[in-house]
Order: sequence, then C-alpha cells, then structure tokens
Amino acid sequence: MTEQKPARRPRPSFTDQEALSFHSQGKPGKLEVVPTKPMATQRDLSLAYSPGVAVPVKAIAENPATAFDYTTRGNMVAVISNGTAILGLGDLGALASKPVMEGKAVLFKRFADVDCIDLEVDTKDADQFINAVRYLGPSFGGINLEDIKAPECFIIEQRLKELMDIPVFHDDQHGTAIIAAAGLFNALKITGRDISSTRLVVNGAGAAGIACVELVKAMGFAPNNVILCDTKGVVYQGRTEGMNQWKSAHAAITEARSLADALEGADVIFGLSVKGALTDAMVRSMAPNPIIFAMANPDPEITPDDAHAVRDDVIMATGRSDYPNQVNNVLGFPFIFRGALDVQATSINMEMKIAAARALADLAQEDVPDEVATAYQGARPRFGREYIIPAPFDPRLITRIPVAVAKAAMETGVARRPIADLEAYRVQLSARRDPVAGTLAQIYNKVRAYPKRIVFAEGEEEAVIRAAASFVNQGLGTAILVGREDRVQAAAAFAGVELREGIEIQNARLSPRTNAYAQLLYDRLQRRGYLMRDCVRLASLDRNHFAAAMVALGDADGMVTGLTRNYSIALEDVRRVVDAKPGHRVIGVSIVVARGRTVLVADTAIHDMPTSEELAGIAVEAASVARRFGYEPRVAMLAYSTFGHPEGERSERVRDAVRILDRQHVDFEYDGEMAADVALSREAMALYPFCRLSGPANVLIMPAFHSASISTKMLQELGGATVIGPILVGLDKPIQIVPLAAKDSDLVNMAVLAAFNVGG
Ligand SMILES: NC(=O)C1=CN([C@@H]2O[C@H](COP(=O)(O)OP(=O)(O)OC[C@H]3O[C@@H](n4cnc5c(N)ncnc54)[C@H](OP(=O)(O)O)[C@@H]3O)[C@@H](O)[C@H]2O)C=CC1
Ligand SMILES: CC(=O)C(=O)O
Ligand SMILES: [Mg+2]
Repeated sequence: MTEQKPARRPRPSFTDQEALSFHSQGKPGKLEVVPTKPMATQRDLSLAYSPGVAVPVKAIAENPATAFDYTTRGNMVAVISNGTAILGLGDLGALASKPVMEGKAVLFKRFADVDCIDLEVDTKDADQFINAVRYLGPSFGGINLEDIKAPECFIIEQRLKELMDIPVFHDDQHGTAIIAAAGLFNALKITGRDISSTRLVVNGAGAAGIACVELVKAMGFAPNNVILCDTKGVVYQGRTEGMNQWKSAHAAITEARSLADALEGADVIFGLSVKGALTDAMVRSMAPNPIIFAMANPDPEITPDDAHAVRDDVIMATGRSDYPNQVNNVLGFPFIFRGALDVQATSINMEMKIAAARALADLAQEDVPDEVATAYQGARPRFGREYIIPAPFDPRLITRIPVAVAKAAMETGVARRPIADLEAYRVQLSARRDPVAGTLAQIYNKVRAYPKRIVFAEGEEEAVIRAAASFVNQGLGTAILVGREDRVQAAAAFAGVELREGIEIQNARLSPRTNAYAQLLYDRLQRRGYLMRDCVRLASLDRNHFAAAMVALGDADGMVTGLTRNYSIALEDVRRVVDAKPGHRVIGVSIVVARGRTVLVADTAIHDMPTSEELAGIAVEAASVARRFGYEPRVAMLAYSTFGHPEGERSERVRDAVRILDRQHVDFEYDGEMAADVALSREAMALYPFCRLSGPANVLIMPAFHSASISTKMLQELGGATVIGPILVGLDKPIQIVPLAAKDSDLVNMAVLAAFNVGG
C-alpha cells in the first residue's frame, strides 16, 4: 500500500450543499426526544402518567429536592438564545440561531452525556427575555445562555442569576474566557512570561471580550496591563462614545487610541471581534514571541498562515478545528455543566471557572498516553507552541474538568449534593463517554495524517459522488470514481458537487491498466472456467472487478462498493480478485452503539451456518478487530441457551467452539454458550459465578448468520441503535461493501475504514 507523507495541517472542509444536506437528511435538525422508561403496558402508562405520576408530584411538592430523583431536571440543560450575536455573524434573529443552539445541545450530549434542549426566544428586549426565562427554573438543572449580544447579555445573565437557583451561564462570556485563559497560561509558560507584567490587548468589548478581561484579572493580570478595544478603538478612561458600564469598568489609563496603538509592544492579543480585524502591521509591531488568539468564528481576526507569514515567533490559536490550538468553548461547556449538575450546584461561580481553566491548562502539559495519542491527528502532541490546549476529542476531558468544577463548587458552598468520593466519581465519568464516536474520530484523524487513494466502484451514482467529494474535502485522501466521464460529470452536476482536485475518474473501458487487470483475473480464474475474453470483459465492463483489481495491483489503497448490487453479489465480485489474508478468515463485523454502549457483533456477513471451528475462527477475528478499535475484548459465544440449558444441536456447536478456543489458548476473554441477556447484563451474568468474562461482553459471536443479521437489523430499527457495518475483515486488501440503502455518510465511513485498513 502506498504510504504518502503525513499532511502537516489537515483541513477538513465541506461545501455549503454538504452542510445543508447534513441538516436536512432524515429527520430535519439534529436532535429528538427519547423516553427513558418503558411505555408498553397499561401499567407502564398508569405509572408514567395519571394516576401513578401523582405520587412523585406529591413527593416533590413536599420536598422540592426530590425533583432531582424523580424527573429529568438533574441532567437537563436548556441552551437559550435570541440570536442577536450568532457566532461572529451578528444579529440574524432567534429562528436563524436554532441550528447553532441544536448543535450545542447535541455537543452537551455527545461530550458529557448532559441532556439538553434548545429554546429560541424571539425578542431583543432584555426584560422580555428575562421574563421568558426566569420561570423555567423547575424544568432544568442549568441554563446555558448563548449568542446574545452585549451589553444586553450582561443584564440578562446578572438578573437571571439573581432570580434562579440553578446555574445560569452565558457561555460566550465565561466558556470562552475559561478556555482562552487556559491556553494563555500555557502560552505564558512556554514564552517564560510573568503574569503580573504581561501586556494583553482584547479586541472586542462584547460578551466574550469583557468576560475574558474579568477572568484574567481575577487570575492575576494587572488591570493597567489590559487594554480593551471595540469598533471605536481603545476603551480609555474618559471616552464617551459607544460606552456602557461594562466597558467603563475596564477603561484603561492610556495614550493609545487605536487597536494599532495598543498593540505596539503588546505581548498578547485576544481577538473576540470579527474576521480580518488584525493586520500584518499590527502583528509585526507586537513584542517578541507574541501570543495571538484570533477567536472570531467562523473566520478568525487573522489566519495562522497569515500571522506566521509575518513573523515566525508567533504562538497562535483560533476558534477553528482545522488549525492547531483550537480555543473553542466546546472544550468547556459540556464538562463544566457536567460537574455543576453532578453536585446540583446553585451557580457556576468564579472559583469553579478558575478550577476549570487550571484543569484544562494542566491537561495540556501532561504527556499524552497511547490511548489518546490517536485523537490528535495521528501525531502525538507534545506541550509546546502548537499544543497549548487539549483538543475537544481528548477523552481525558470528561474525567478531569467535571471533577475540578465539582470540587470547587463544594469548597465554595454552592453544591447542594456534595460528592464524598471524588475518585469514584472520576471512574463514573469515564463511562459517560460515547466510545465509538471517539474511536471513529480518531480513525478519521489517523487517515487524515496519512491520506489514501480510495476507489469508489460505483462512480456514476450521486450518493457515491457526494461521498467522494466529502472524503476529499475532509482531507482524507484521493477519491477515484469508476465510471464513464460524461455520466459521472452529469451526475455530479445534478448532485451540485464540484469535481475538484483530488477526485479522479477512471473509465474501465479506456483505462491503460485494464489489460493488466484482465491478466490478473485470468491468472486467478483460468482454472475456474474463465477464458481470457471473459476476464477482459469483467475488467473492462464490471466496475467491482475493475476497482478490486486496482487495489490488488496497488493502483488504489482501498475500495468501497455495494450501493447498487446486493452484498453477497458484490462480495463474490471482490472475492474473484482478492483472497483472504493468509491464516485469516473473512468475516463481517458490525459495530452496534445503543444506550451509550458499544458492542461488536460477528459474523454479520459471510458464514451462513458456521461450524464449531468456524465459530472459533470468527471469535478470533472479531477479538482482533475489537483491539484495533481500542477495546479489550470480552467475547460471548451466543446461543439461545446458557451453559447447557436448554439443550440443543446449535448450542452444542457453540459449546464445541468454546472448547476449541480453550485448546488454542487464545489471548482474550471468552465464554459461552450463553444467551444475549446473560452476555450483556451484569445481574444476569452474576447468576453464573463461574463465568469467565470479567464484565458484560463487548464482542458477541452469533451462532449463525441469520441471528446476526436479524438481531442487528432489529436493534437498528426498533432499538434506535446506530449500526456501522458489516465491516469486512480478513481480506488481503482493504475493501468494504456498504448495504444497498447506504447514505453518502455511510459510504464515507466505510471509505475511511478501508483507508484505515480496519480489517487488516
Ligand atoms: N472561539 C470561541 O470559543 C468563541 C468565539 N467568539 C467570537 O467572538 C466574537 C464576539 O462574540 P460576542 O462577544 O459574543 O459578540 P458581541 O456582539 O457581544 O460583541 C462583539 C464585540 O466586537 C466588537 N467589534 C465588532 N467589530 C469590531 C472590529 N472590527 N474591531 C473591534 N471590535 C469590533 C463590538 O464592538 P462595539 O461594542 O463597538 O459594537 C463588540 O464589542 C464573535 O466572532 C464570536 O464568534 C465568541 C464566543 C466563543
Ligand atoms: C463558539 C461560539 O460560541 C461562538 O463563536 O459564538
Ligand atoms: Mg456562541
């Protein structure tokens, strides 16, 4: 396989069309409500609603604290906006802010398992907004105000804090300040600066700018060393134009009047204003080793490329994920609220904010252990100029920040339910991580660091073309579309996709390599009844044979197909060209993610009625895939029976498979036969104290293909599980086959898994 040079700064990107499709595909928007209790029987309904519901009603009326026990309140946050300062896009109104607020709600869930809904309040009037929110306290454990412009945001937050007994936290203010302060501390350390003598300029005297100034002063910056600027220039003592009381509180005694004046010789600039506000000349005029945090979203005050072009001693951070040092409040809000909710805090105070900032700063200074190294774009980051702040996908964030926040809440007396054992709390927190999302993100990052050439066999299909464009736009490598040029171009035009650099078209009929591919096929198939002319036909007319031959002969690193042809037929095509890896068995593994748990299920693709030997082989392959995904395998050999009861022929085969694994002395945990509930439930497993699994299984080996296929499809359709796969494992070349109804995002996932060679 060709190993290309690692890309230094991968830039995942996307087209406007991709962004719109992402939001409109399936159910429009990004979240839905899922019940946590069964609603199946009359009894369930009687308990969930009238009359049973009256019992917790009375309990809460008697003791309001029990609302945390009987309702969603304790884990529920509202993200509330009026859309007056949406990112750096300005006042576009409450409705237009909804995609951002929904996005924030799902990030709460994704990163810290906080349930969250978005509320868009359609008023610019501070009093009306306050009145709309102040009565919502009973519904939520916390309120995250978002994208509300200054100065109204200060009035709104202050007043709601006074009126409500739960944390009210304007994230653009404090979230930004916490992350920026953490990054700043580390940048000061790297450049050997003393906090008390460092000169900071903050451009943007709005929500984020003012909060940053307040936090850094609370953490030790000298008030005279901090200059605030806005659209009118420096906020100096005596200025009258465009002022308000929050700016006045930080008005500096200075001769500087413009941002350019203020930046001369300054050590640090925080940009919290708009795209392009910093010029080359300003950057040039700063002190040696200047620290530039250009945090305007979606486009920074100056790009890192431009700043580095001006001088090479800059330490640079932006709000974007496609450059090093992302100062984005997603590093904070999920984890800060997690800690605050877990102690039922009445507020998020300055001590909790400082604790979060320090925990973040400390984390970046630590060595990155192996299990998290891959989260960092394939290269292990080391504390320094390009790594002053952890990345949002760092799996350590969930165990560090909430603990620091909860501890500070307890120390400052705002915790209604203190946590006695913080170490046990830390362990509980790690279970809240969605492991497969993190794992997939890591795989994407790895592939980005070593981009690959992936051939998409069905290159004339619109979904495939969209997937190929997305693959290229995300910096994952080169996409080769197999098809007739005019058809591919017409389908691309119809799909609104630009066939940009990085997408190649290969017409099997015209390719100069088709003869080599035909010869490969002939060498392999001549004793299976194929004449040379059959092989020429296969290579030049059949996209799967052509694409698989490209991979077999090293013209591509991996292949994806399956959208237009049944799985088993596509697999037959591929198997004419590629064998199993020597000593391996080809199987299908599906990743099932449901209710925060991830299990691998096998064999979901190949063996119809596996023999005992085949079942044992499937277990070995699946366990190695689990390790490749970063899990220590606990393999359950499933049947309808558990440890011999009830007896039956199929269960006997599974028992034999366990004996075979015993004889092979494999290096992973396995046991069986057992029923699925015993494999997955700690309580059910406890009935069999001799069971050799140390905990619930994370790899399920199904007794036959039908049970594997039926159960994963039922989980997907009835259980709301996310199922990725089947992923083909054990082939000598990385080739993946998607199901017939696959979407473009499934194709991209499979292309990435092929590029990562997950089955190798
Ligand atoms: N990276 C991150 O995590 C975050 C980034 N941000 C970014 O910070 C920026 C500000 O957000 P927020 O504070 O919520 O917005 P606000 O509307 O509350 O404040 C905007 C501030 O920027 C000032 N400003 C606008 N244009 C300029 C300019 N050309 N030069 C100097 N100052 C200017 C305004 O000045 P005036 O007072 O004179 O009108 C105002 O003080 C946005 O780009 C936002 O995306 C915000 C939160 C988090
Ligand atoms: C990130 C964010 O909250 C903002 O740019 O407004
Ligand atoms: Mg915001």
